[in-house]
Amino acid sequence: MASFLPSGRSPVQPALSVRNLEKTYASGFQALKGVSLDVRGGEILALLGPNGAGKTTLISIACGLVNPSGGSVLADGHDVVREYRAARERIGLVPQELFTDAFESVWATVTFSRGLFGKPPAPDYIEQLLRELSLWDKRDARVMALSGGMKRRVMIAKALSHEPGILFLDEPTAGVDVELRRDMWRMVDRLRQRGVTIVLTTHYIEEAEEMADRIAVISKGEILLVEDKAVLMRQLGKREVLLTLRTPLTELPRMLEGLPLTISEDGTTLVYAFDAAGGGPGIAALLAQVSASGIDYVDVATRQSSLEDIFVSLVRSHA
Ligand SMILES: Nc1ncnc2c1ncn2[C@@H]1O[C@H](COP(=O)(O)OP(=O)(O)OP(=O)(O)O)[C@@H](O)[C@H]1O
Repeated sequence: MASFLPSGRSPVQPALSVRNLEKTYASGFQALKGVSLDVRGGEILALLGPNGAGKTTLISIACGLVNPSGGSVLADGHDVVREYRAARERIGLVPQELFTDAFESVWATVTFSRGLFGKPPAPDYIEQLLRELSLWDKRDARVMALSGGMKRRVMIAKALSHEPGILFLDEPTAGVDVELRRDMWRMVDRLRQRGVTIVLTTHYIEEAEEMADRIAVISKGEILLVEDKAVLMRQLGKREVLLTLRTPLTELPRMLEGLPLTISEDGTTLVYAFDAAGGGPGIAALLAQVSASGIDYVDVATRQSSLEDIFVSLVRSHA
């Protein structure tokens, strides 16, 4: 399949450039409070945030579905308000909610979607798309007769029908089964290889951990952080050493007080938490002190905090 990389984009120009974006709904609620964010060409950015953080509002503005109250969004350099058509044809959207032309066949729906963007027919491309999404066998079925998971695949096919260079996936795997989730991940990987820029919102943090190049965290209409996933996990990740005790403990021996040690609730494990960047007494010194205090342990394991732990503590500190 052809590369989707837009020919006109200079390598330094972000695929998506969000500047001081503000949205106050008619109710007076301020959903976005000056959001600025660049999404690099070809990257997968996961936009994480609790319910009501403003993720869908941001995506809806980028797709021209909601008007901003201030600021701008450029898609491949085109302003999504002033140059709506040019911007929109570069963007594919898989929305949170399923809505499709229920009476049409899968083939007709996806082909029609492409036509809406003024693109010439490309039956070979549509066929490949449907095959990749395991929809080929269903091409003649009416959309209304499909299962929820299949309908979601149709939404994805529609979003990709006009070969956009930027794809928004708004909680694409909410409520879908494991098989579809895996298919989705494979699809995203293929799109990445073709140079498609992807902005993904998800409540499944493991999904962001698995797929994203960078993570942006949004809360209450403000971006709290945008960082490479690897850097984020290195900087904010916590590591723990877990000692399984021969005899359960109820409290720490005096000589271990003041060390970053905790006893698990059932008393069977001693947990030493330290940050991945270093600090603390060091594992060898700690183990020596534990032994010197007379504590005997039968097993040692380590655990690294996940993106989920990092995310939860970030959002909590912004509450
Ligand atoms: N049309 C609207 N009128 C008034 N308030 C709205 C409107 N649409 C959204 N909001 C409010 O704006 C805030 C942000 O909503 P948004 O859907 O962007 O959040 P989200 O991060 O996508 O949340 P979720 O994870 O639940 O989908 C919420 O408090 C929501 O209630």
